[in-house]
Amino acid sequence: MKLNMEQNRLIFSKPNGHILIKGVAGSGKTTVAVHKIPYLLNHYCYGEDDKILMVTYNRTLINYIKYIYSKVELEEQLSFDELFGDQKKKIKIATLDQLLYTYFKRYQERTKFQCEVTFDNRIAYNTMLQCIELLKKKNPDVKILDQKNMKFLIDEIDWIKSCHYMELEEYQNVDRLGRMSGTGEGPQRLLKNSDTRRIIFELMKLYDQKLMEQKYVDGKTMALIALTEAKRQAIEKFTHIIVDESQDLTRVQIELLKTLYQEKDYSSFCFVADTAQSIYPHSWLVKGRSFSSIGFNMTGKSNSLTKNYRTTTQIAEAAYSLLEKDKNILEDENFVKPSLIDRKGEYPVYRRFNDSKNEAEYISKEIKEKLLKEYKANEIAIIAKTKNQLTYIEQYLNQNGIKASVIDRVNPDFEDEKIKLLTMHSIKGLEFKVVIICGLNQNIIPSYIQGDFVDIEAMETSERKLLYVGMTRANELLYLTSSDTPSKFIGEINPQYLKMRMETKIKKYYPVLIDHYRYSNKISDIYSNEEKVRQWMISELINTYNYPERLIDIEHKVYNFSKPGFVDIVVNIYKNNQKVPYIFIETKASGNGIKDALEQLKSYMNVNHTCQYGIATDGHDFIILDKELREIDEIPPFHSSMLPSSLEIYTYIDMKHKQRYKLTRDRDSVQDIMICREGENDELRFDSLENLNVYGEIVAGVPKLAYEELGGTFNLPTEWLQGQNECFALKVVGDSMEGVGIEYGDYVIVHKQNTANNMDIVVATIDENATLKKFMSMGDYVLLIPENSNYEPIQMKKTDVYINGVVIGVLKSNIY
Ligand SMILES: Nc1ncnc2c1ncn2[C@@H]1O[C@H](COP(=O)(O)OP(=O)(O)OP(=O)(O)O)[C@@H](O)[C@H]1O
Repeated sequence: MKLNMEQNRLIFSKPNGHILIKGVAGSGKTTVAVHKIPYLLNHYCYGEDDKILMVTYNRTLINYIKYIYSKVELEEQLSFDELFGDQKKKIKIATLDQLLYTYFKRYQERTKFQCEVTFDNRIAYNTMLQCIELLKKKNPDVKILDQKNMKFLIDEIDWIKSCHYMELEEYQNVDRLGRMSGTGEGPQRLLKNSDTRRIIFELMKLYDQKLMEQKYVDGKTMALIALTEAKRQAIEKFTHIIVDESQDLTRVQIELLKTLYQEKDYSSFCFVADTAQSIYPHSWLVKGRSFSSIGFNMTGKSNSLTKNYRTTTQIAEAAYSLLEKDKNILEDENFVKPSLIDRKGEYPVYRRFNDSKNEAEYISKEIKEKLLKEYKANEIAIIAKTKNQLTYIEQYLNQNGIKASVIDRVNPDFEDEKIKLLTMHSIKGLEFKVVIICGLNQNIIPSYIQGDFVDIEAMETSERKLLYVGMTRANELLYLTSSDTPSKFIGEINPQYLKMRMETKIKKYYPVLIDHYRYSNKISDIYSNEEKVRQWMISELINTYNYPERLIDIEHKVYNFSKPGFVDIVVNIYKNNQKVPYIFIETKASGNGIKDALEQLKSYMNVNHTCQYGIATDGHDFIILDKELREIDEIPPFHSSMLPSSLEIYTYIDMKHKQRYKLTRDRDSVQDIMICREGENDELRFDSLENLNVYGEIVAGVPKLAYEELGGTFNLPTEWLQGQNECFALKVVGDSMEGVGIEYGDYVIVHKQNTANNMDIVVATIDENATLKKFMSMGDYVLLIPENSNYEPIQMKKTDVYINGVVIGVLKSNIY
C-alpha cells in the first residue's frame, strides 16, 4: 500500500509542538499516526529519557494498529517487536483507561485507599435513588429530584466529572456544550446560576460520598483521582504523544495526557480526530469548543485528510447522506467535508423484518449461502446498538452452525475463524470487509435518555454519528437491517444509495409523491398502500433498470382458464416488431408479505408464453422468478434491442441506370448509411453524400398539394443525383404508379427541372395540386399517364401544367 503525498508529509514532518490531524472516516488518520512512531524514534528521540506514547481509545484498537502497521512498507520501518513486543523501551502504546488505572492503582497503594472502581449500573442506580430521596426531604420543591430523571442525573453527574468542574461556581456558569445546548424550549432548560444546578452539584457530592461508604468509586471519579495522582508525580513522561480518536476524549483524559507530556524543542503532541465520529456525549472537543479551551492554539497547525480509502464510493455515499441531514455536524468548525475516491462497489443493502427471528434468519442465510463462499469468517462483522441484540444473533448463528462470537473487549481475538459481533461503540476505529448492522429500529437508534431536561437534538446528533461510524467500517459490503419499525435514520439515508439485495439493483422501498404517480388514469385507489408499492416498483423499472415509460403498463389483462385477471405491472418489449409482455410484477401493500402475490404471479406467468420474468414484492421482501418459475437474482435492464428495431432498410432504384441497391441506415444516426448492390454484401464507397429534404405528401393518384415538408432528410450519394442542391425527396401516398414499382409509402427522388422528356416520370402541379405521372408531350397538350389501370390518363393544356421535376430514383422502405 502506498501512502499519498499528504499522508507522507504528515508522517515525515519535523515535530513542532502540537498539531491536529483531522479527516474523514477511513482517510488514513490512524495509519499516519502509527507511522509517525518510527520516524520520531529514529530522528527525534535524542535524549536518554525521550519516549513516545501512542494512545488509543480502547483495547481493540491496539490490535488494529498492529494490523495497519503491517500494511505499509516504509524505509524507516521498525520491526514488529521493536514496536509492539516486550523489548520496546521507548515506545508505549496504551489505552486511556490503562493509563488512568495505573495512576489510580498507585494512589490506592500510596494512600491505602480502600475503594474499588465499580461499573455496575445497579449499584449506581440504587445509590442515586437513595441520594435523591435524601435531598428531596430538604428540597421538596425542586422538580429535578425525581426518580424519572434518574438516568439523566447519573449522566449529568458523569458529565460534570468528565469536564473536571470541581467547583459549584464553575458548573453554575458553564455553557453546557454538547449536551443541552441551552437553546431548548420550555421551562426545563438548566439555567445558569440556578437552584437546579446547585442541587445537581450537591447530589453529585452526596452520591460520591454514599458510593465511598460502600467502598466504591465510579469510573469518572477514578479518572479524577488518577489525574490528581499523575499531577502529583508522573511515573514516566513522553517527548512525543500521539492521540488517536481524540474527538472522544474527556477533559480529564486530555489533562492527564498533558501532564505526561515532556515539552522540549523537538517534542510533539499530535491529536488525530474526526468530529463526525464523536460518539460519546461526554467528550470535550465538541462543536463550539475549540482546542484553545485545552491550551492549544491550532491556528496554522491543523491538517485535513479528505479521501476515504476504506469503503467503496457507494458505501461512502450512503453514509455521508446520513450525516448531511444534520446541521450540527456540518456546522462544526472541525468537520471535514469528504471527497470520494473512485472505488466502485455495491450499494449497501437494507432489509426490513417484522421480528428479530426473521432478521436473524435472513442474516444467517445470507452468511451461510453467500458471504462465507467469498469471505473468511473473521472478515465479517455484525454490529448492533445493544449487547442484548448481539447475544440474540450470536445464539441464533451458533445454533445454525455458524461460528460467531461477541468480541471480548479486554482481550479481543481478531484472528480466530469466527464471525465477530461488536457493539457500535466498540467497532469504532476498526474495519471489516463485510459489515452487517442489525436491529436498526425505532427506539433503539436514536434512543434518548428519558426526562424533562434532555436535549433530544444533541443526543440525536450523537446517535447519528454512531450509525455513521458503523457504516464506515465496511471495506466492501454493508448490510443494514431492522426487526421492527425502522429507525428514522434509515429514512434519512438517500434511498438511491440503498438497495434490497446485494445481487439485485432494486433500491430499497421509498414513497413516490402522489403527484408523480404514473398511469394514474388507470389507478382505482390512488391512496391505497398497495399503490405506493406499485409506484415505487414502476419508478425503479424506469430509473434503475432504464425501461422507457411507454413499455410499462399497469392492470394488464390476462386470461387464466377464461377468467380474466389483471397483472399489477407489465413490462413489454418488442419481438419481431410485435409488442409482447416480458416482465410481470405483482405488488402487495407494504409489509403484507408476498405469499399471495407470488401465487398470483405464478398463475399469470403460466398462461403467458412471452413473459420471461416475474417479480412479487411488498416493498420489504421480493422474489424474482424466471420463465420456469425458478427463483433468480436479477431481471435484465432495458436494452435497445427491446424496442422495435431502429434499423431502416431501403431498396433504392436508380431509374436511369436501372440499378437496384440496398441502403441501410440507423434511425438514431441517419447520417450513417451503408449501401450495397442488391443481392451483394460488399459495401460500396462513395466520395460524397448529398443531404435531401423530404417532402410529402404526393398523391400518386388524384392530384394533391405537394411540398409539405415532412422534416426528415435522406443522405444519398452525390453521383446518383444530377448536380448538387437540385434534388429532393417526396413521400408517395397514392397507388397510380404501381405499374412502374412506385408504391404507397415509397419516396421518389426528384430532380428539380421545368422540362421533361417523353416517358419521364414527373411531379407535375395542376391547380396547385401535385401529382406523379408519366409525361407525354403532344403539341400544345401534355398527357399525364398513370401506371395503374384503375386510373385514366389526364390530358391538359401545356400552359395549365407546371413541371416541378423528374423522378430519377425510388426509395422503397422495408422496415424490420
Ligand atoms: N494512501 C492509502 N492508500 C490505500 N489505502 C489506504 C491509504 N491510507 C489508508 N489506507 C487504508 O484505509 C483504511 C483506513 O485507514 P485508517 O484506519 O488509518 O483510517 P482512519 O482515518 O483512522 O479511519 P477512522 O477514523 O474511520 O477510524 C485502512 O485499511 C488503510 O490501510
